[in-house]
Amino acid sequence: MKIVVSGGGTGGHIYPALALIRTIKQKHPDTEFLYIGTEKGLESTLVTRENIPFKAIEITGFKRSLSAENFKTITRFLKGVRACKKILKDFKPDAVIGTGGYVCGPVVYAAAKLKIPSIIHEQNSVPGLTNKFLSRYVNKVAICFESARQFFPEKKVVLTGNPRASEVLGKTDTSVLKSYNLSEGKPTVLIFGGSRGARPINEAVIKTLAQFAQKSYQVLYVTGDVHYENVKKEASLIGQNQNIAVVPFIHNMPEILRAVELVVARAGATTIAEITALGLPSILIPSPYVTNNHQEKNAKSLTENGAASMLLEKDLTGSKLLESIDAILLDKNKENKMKNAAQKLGIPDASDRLYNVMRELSRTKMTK
Ligand SMILES: CC(=O)N[C@H]1[C@@H](OP(=O)(O)OP(=O)(O)OC[C@H]2O[C@@H](n3ccc(=O)[nH]c3=O)[C@H](O)[C@@H]2O)O[C@H](CO)[C@@H](O)[C@@H]1O
Repeated sequence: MKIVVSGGGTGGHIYPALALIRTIKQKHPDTEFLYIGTEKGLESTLVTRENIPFKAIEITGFKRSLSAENFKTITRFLKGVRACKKILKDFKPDAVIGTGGYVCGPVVYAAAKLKIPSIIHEQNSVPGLTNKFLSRYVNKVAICFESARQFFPEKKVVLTGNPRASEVLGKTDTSVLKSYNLSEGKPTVLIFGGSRGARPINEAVIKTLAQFAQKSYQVLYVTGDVHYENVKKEASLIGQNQNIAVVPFIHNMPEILRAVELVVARAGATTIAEITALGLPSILIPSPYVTNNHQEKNAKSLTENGAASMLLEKDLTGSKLLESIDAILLDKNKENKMKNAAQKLGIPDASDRLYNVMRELSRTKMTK
């Protein structure tokens, strides 16, 4: 079997693609993969470090408002479609799957035009422009939230969940915390701002560092690659703190998530799929800078069920953050309730569900 995968820009689109690739590899070790992304997106590093063949195309996203830039984007899109058609004709995949980000546009569109079975995977409760556009051409639309169904052609939609939910499951081993000089036996809160880090979260955490030193829990704090040097500088002014580890990025997130008690994060859809699969309590700080404020909607799907608490960025301060963490980690009863509520929302067999959609489709003759 030959599969083309495309998903780009940020970890939230790339990690589900990598998780699906791993599932297919386990079931069919002889499957050949080709990942199509851009050189600029995180995928160029995350995919190549997994030794998956990678081809880059040049493409930019559409702006929602009419602008001269959009005309250039259309030209680039058409050029991208031509480049993708050539790649697809050479590779001859049995199916093509796009997991989001604008790079999927020309890849999946070209596949549909060549009558290659195609799927898009939408992680969010509210889809982005690229997936809405592509849903007209693909065979199947895999979604993760029931509320996303309304945005797509009804008969194409399948609720699969996010394959990253299946990938994070496994045996808990708290000794992974030792590699960050944290103790094995202490409750741990993991703080990160999505796959690229978030300045407002960093600012709030920096203000809280001194207080974390006194706590009965410890903190694993991920700044995001681009923010690391700045945060390190500011943190060093505050001094050494045994109770907190500061790192730029975590590559073994599934192991880390299994070893912590609480997550403070943006409300990216893939992060949400991971924490619900594991039944992890969380404090979600949705990014207000995303299309249709979709992270707040993602977060609400948890808060409305008692699985998470939400802190809006406009209300975020160091003391609010500390208060919210204490309210959960210093109250076992509340922590357990949130755990159970989170677990109920998870879709742990998402990888198999998405794999089945792909398998059935690649056997089907195209009828369009
Ligand atoms: C600003 C923006 O547009 N964000 C979008 C992007 O977010 P973003 O890329 O931040 O996505 P998510 O929060 O959904 O996922 C982040 C992924 O990166 C992993 N991770 C994170 C930090 C780290 O150090 N190591 C690591 O492995 C997480 O475990 C997770 O698998 O895609 C999501 C999924 O479509 C959307 O819901 C978000 O709104």
